[in-house]
Amino acid sequence: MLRVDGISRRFGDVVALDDVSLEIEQGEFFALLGPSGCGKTTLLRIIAGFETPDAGTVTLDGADLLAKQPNRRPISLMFQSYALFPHMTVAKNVAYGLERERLPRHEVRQRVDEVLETVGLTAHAARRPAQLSGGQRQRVALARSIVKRPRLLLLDEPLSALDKKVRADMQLELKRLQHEVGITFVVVTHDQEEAMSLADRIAVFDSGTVCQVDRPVELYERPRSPFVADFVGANNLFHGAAGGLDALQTDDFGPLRGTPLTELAAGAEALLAVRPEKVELVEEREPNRTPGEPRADTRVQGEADSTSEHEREPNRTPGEPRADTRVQEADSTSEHESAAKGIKGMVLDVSFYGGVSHISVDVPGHVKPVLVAVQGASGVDVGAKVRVRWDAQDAVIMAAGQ
Ligand SMILES: Nc1ncnc2c1ncn2[C@@H]1O[C@H](COP(=O)(O)OP(=O)(O)OP(=O)(O)O)[C@@H](O)[C@H]1O
Repeated sequence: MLRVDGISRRFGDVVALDDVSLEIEQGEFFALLGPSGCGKTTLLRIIAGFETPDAGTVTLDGADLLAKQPNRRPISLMFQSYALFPHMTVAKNVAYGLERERLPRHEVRQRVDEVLETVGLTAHAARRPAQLSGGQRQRVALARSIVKRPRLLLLDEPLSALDKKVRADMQLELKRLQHEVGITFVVVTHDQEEAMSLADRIAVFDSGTVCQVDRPVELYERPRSPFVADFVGANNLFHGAAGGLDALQTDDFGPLRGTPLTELAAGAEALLAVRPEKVELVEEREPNRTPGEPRADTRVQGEADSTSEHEREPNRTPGEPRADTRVQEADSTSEHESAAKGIKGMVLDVSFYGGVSHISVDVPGHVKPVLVAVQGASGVDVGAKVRVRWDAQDAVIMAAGQ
């Protein structure tokens, strides 16, 4: 097991890592995910031995790694710009590290043959890097990293130089390879889709700290902080106050349904996050209105009931219980209904991506349009009056400002 414990590193005023602790299991495919500058490369370099931390320890199966020189660590590091020797053949490039260790010739040849087969490059062994595609060069770099049989392979943005299609192929390839060789892989990436498709577990970094460590599905479905909810995949975020009916109380839309991740004090500042694919889009039918005629209800907003509730009690903060229980009973039913009916809005844009369509819905009172994802093509038109709604179990409510 790789254990990172209390690692901190500053560069002048910049705190690149602030008391970071992680445990990575033997044979695990682990991703360090975060926006540019959050400290993930610095951590990778500390593990590899190219950077020294100000505080903390790093151990591999209980043995201290920090005391060892980089070349004495059972670790390979594959950089973003995997420099291959241009004048050497693929086989020579892969053999280079083993030859430097002065391994017997026959062993070098056997191991190179094995590893070239693993990465599917046996037929290209005699070519030079310039005669290979980007994806193939990537495989050579991988072969070079694993031929030395490290216990740990560190990969810094390994696929970022590849185009989208090759990248998708290589993601599959990397996963298969990791499974086959059984080496612990730690990959650094800022691409959340890549991290989710590759890794068994992901650590999400923000400004030098680890926000959440989880398996991809948990990270996606149960983000524990607003940062993770926003960074990992698209999310619709609503601000308000915790309280009542497993809902977020909002000024603009009344109660919005969701599932609190932790117990939140009524009235506490909170955030609701709902994924685009969990949002249902319902077209509003206006059978009695001829086109161009003004609507009876011009208040294109949240529910009428919840708005009137705010009008009635202007001094009540959202989530605070009402004085009149009779009103409360009546209102809680209407809150139930209004939350179930959803929010009114207007379709701003419909984008078709092949397998899915993304529909942006302008919701008065909400700064960002609500994003809805549907399978295949969508029949809804730009300008259509719609409602957006979701089930309580499909939205999470978390404390704001974490
Ligand atoms: N040698 C250095 N000297 C000064 N500042 C540094 C040094 N290395 C890193 N930093 C700073 O530390 C912070 C973390 O950098 P790091 O490279 O670890 O981030 P990152 O998450 O890997 O970003 P990216 O995805 O852009 O590579 C950044 O603010 C960076 O500018």
